[in-house]
Amino acid sequence: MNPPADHPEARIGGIGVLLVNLGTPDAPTPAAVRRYLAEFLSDRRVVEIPAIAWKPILHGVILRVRPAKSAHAYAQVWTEAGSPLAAITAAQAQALQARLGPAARVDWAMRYGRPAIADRLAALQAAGCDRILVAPLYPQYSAATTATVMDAVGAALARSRWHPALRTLPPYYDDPLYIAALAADLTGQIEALDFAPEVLLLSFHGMPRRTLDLGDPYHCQCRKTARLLGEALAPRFPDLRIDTTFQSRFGRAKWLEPATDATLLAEARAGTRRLVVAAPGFAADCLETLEELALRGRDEFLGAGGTAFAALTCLNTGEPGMAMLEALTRRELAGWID
Ligand SMILES: C=CC1=C(C)c2cc3[nH]c(cc4nc(cc5[nH]c(cc1n2)c(C)c5CCC(=O)O)C(CCC(=O)O)=C4C)c(C)c3C=C
Ligand SMILES: [Fe+2]
Ligand SMILES: [Fe+2]
Repeated sequence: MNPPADHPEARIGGIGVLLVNLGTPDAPTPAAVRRYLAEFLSDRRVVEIPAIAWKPILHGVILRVRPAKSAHAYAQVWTEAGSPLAAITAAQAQALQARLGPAARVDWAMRYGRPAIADRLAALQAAGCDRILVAPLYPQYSAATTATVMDAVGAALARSRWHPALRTLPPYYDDPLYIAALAADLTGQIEALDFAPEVLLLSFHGMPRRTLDLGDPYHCQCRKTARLLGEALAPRFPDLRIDTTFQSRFGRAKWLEPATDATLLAEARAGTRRLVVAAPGFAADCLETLEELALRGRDEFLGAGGTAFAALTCLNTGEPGMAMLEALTRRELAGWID
């Protein structure tokens, strides 16, 4: 992404910012989804089962069955600009570039699929960036997400002679800037609804329960985000009951609980009629929010007796989220830019 063209005298390059999110297929087709899942699910940090046991399952079962099912899900949310996750991440990079101006060059990459981290790091260096802030857009740290970004950066550096100086954006799960951005964004969305929800579910992406037992901080960071966000929303919505759930269960192992889908059914069956769900752990809307929550979640809740449902959007490129990202970024760039 080029700095604004109206600063011809400014030193462009120099400082780079690389926004990174998880990754997504190139197309909503079984072949493209298979390529993406093969890369993603071969990562030893994502599936922590010994390779000798996992490879036959991955290649013999999962990559034969899941691509068609997932491609159907992707097709339901695909946009003219491509996969929502890629399109929104690109738009976030463009918006951050406009906010930072010529002080830094902003680019974006996907951990799995394209644009690849190694390619965009090389592009930033080719553009003259010798100091780069790598910003994994995960508010809550997990080995399966945040750490894998730095694995990819490390792998790229291992092949390179001339390294840039690097900084990384820390997890921001309890940062007042993040909590305030979420509170402002969700308040605006809830106030704009044509119904008054009884329940707000804060749905985070799940992880195998075992990762918590092994010391991954992800679960605790999700819980803290939810507590702080609940405290921030309570004065404005004193009658709203706020609950935390975990979505997107994958595989046979026990995952973090309570599960979002089971909770949607349980709420409706227990008499809750009006419910909204938000996904504060996702920086951008993606398959997991647009298909799993907004489409399937709606069907689950309304099918079990609910009468009003809304899936709220992620921070995406809205003002609260971009102001937060600019502030978080500027803080990490201190001493590099003024
Ligand atoms: C926000 C943090 C995320 C964590 C933690 C996470 C862990 C995790 N995910 C899987 C398996 C899958 N995740 C998939 C999609 C997906 N996951 C995240 C984020 C986190 N995952 C995002 C943003 C997305 C959406 C990608 C998109 O293209 O929009 C998928 C692929 C979709 C599907 O086939 O259902 C899988 C598979 C595991 C196993 C895991 C923890 C170990
Ligand atoms: Fe995931
Ligand atoms: Fe999912």
